Amino acid sequence: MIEIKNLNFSYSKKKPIIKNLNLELHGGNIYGLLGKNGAGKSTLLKNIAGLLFPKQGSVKVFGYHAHQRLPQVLRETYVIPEEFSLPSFTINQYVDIYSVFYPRFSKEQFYGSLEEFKLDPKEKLTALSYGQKKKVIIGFGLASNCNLLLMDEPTNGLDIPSKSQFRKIVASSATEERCFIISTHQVKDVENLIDPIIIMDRGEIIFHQTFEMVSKKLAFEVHKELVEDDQVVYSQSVLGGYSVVTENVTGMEGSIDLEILFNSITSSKDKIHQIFKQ
Ligand SMILES: Nc1ncnc2c1ncn2[C@@H]1O[C@H](COP(=O)(O)OP(=O)(O)OP(=O)(O)O)[C@@H](O)[C@H]1O
Repeated sequence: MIEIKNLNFSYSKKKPIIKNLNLELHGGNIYGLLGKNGAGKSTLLKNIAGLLFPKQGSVKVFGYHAHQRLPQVLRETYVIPEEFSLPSFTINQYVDIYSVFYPRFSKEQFYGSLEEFKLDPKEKLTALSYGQKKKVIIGFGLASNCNLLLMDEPTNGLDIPSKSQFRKIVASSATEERCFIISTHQVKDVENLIDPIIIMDRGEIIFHQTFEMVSKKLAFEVHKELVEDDQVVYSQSVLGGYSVVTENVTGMEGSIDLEILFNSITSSKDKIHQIFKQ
């Protein structure tokens, strides 16, 4: 669905932001895109959406160059941006006006999400809080039934109950055809939702694996004492001891702590690569 080849992007000549990035993404997946502040996640999403153009290399979506912004691509692509402004319409008016751009838009699905999020469709968009507006956009994006849904920090601004409602409606909207990309720092919000996981660091993809592969290759344990062992890839102190990541030599697949995985990859990239190479 998405084919990125040797993508180079910079906002100014002096500072390259995305460096020679190659990536293939397919339908039937909810990709989690993680990375530190400034890693280039939003820039990558904008290149995929055709909102920014590659300086070198190519970004193809559904077989077409994203920067061409062809109607057949745009009607299958929905972006939930981190920052947005909405017109002074009621939710009902908004959906009537904008849903026509998406051939498989389901009003039933949209109003179902509104109900889940406890929003009144007669409300004016400009009278909603940031989190409420975000819920409208999330509901709209899912109901668009676009095959490509790009979400930049979708859970920012959502209250605690809404985060589990978000997971529920995203999971129930996923199909074998649809490709969702969720860029986020809120790993707890997307736990048990995203798979595979992609980690960006300074404009490069440094990790791209399924959860199945991660649990085959790595073991996550909590120890009371600090473990000094060659097997230890990464450890960090946590409440009650140390969270430790080791190479999984037993073949038993255990649970994954996404936050610890992220920290271990960003701080011990070479060790992790070595393990995944074998
Ligand atoms: N419009 C812009 N003009 C110039 N530089 C920009 C612009 N937008 C982003 N950048 C720079 O590009 C780099 C990547 O930014 P980007 O927003 O893609 O990162 P990110 O991984 O999404 O970060 P965050 O997690 O903080 O949202 C940063 O160094 C940022 O300063």
